[in-house]
Amino acid sequence: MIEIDGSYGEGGGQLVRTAVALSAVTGEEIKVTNIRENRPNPGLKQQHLKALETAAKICGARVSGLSQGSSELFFAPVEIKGGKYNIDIGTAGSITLLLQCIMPALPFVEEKVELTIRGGTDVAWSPTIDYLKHVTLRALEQFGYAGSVTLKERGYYPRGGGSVSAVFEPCKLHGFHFRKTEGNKKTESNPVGEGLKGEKSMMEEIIGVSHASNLPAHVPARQAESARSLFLEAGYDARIDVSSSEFFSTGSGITLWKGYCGGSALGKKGLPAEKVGRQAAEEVIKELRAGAAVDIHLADQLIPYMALAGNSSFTVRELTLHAATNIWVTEQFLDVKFKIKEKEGLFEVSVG
Ligand SMILES: Nc1ncnc2c1ncn2[C@@H]1O[C@H](COP(=O)(O)OP(=O)(O)OP(=O)(O)O)[C@@H](O)[C@H]1O
Repeated sequence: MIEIDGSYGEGGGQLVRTAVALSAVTGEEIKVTNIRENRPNPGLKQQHLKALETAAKICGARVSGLSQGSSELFFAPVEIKGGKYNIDIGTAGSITLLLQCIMPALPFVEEKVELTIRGGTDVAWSPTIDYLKHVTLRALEQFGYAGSVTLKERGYYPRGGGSVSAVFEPCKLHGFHFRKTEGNKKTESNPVGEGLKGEKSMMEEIIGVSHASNLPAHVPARQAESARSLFLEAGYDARIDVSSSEFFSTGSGITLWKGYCGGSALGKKGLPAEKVGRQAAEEVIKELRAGAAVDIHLADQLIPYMALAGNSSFTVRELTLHAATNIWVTEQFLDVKFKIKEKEGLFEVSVG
């Protein structure tokens, strides 16, 4: 049995999710102690419980400690089973974080896994559904990972009620080295902002989605417009879709991405739509200017997959505590050692 100190490093929900996912992959029983000890509201919360319950269901695992506020979890997987699963997280618990808890195990299932999940699609402190689809899953494809998500309805805080279907196929992972992609930044020698090879490629455009539900149509339009004008000022072209809907919950948000660098922001009562758009655009510009291959969030998310795939690396502008913690947890399960090198103002993270 592997014992994991849940208060290590960042000591958040992600540490528990990665430990459970890698327990499912390796078949090792785990005990996680001191869960979220340093958080203001320690122990397991509703959204963590739903993710862990789902992992337990897919692995036919024996579990104990699955209750609100629990600081200790025991998880003993039996076998990862494919098939169809219907999950209702309730309220606006993050759908993407639930998936984070099971996705590393899904390449190793014998049959495909199909999930229908209800919950939050665009909620704070988690990847938005568009980020998962267009940044995380596109990056994982490079390892040979086979997964797709389809958004049916957005779910915003606090009512949630969003709906997503996700399909994961068994697959064999292989290593990949993420390197900086040159962009469509307009420069003197490249006045139309073309890609390096002189072609405008989808990969190199800043793309985005600005959305709202039960709010006036000018809200997502203004979010998109302010992001677009900030990009223009910074010398980048952007194509941002605008959508206005009437879903179960009310809210707005925007997700922008280019290659493996993304940024997002959510609307809030009293927060002008222009600020929302600018906030997301600023995040992307910061990442692009740093010249790293992946953004700081994708960096922590890639860690378990890199260890499973082997022979992989990326560069990132900052190594967050989330990333360092994920490296530590991953090394507890797999016979790998990550290397971190500082190079030209960036961090290069690699695994053999
Ligand atoms: N804006 C964002 N874009 C993309 N990914 C994000 C964003 N914000 C957070 N994430 C990702 O969401 C995950 C959050 O992990 P974290 O441990 O904080 O989760 P948590 O369950 O909310 O835990 P806790 O409640 O203990 O903080 C990380 O993988 C992080 O990279």
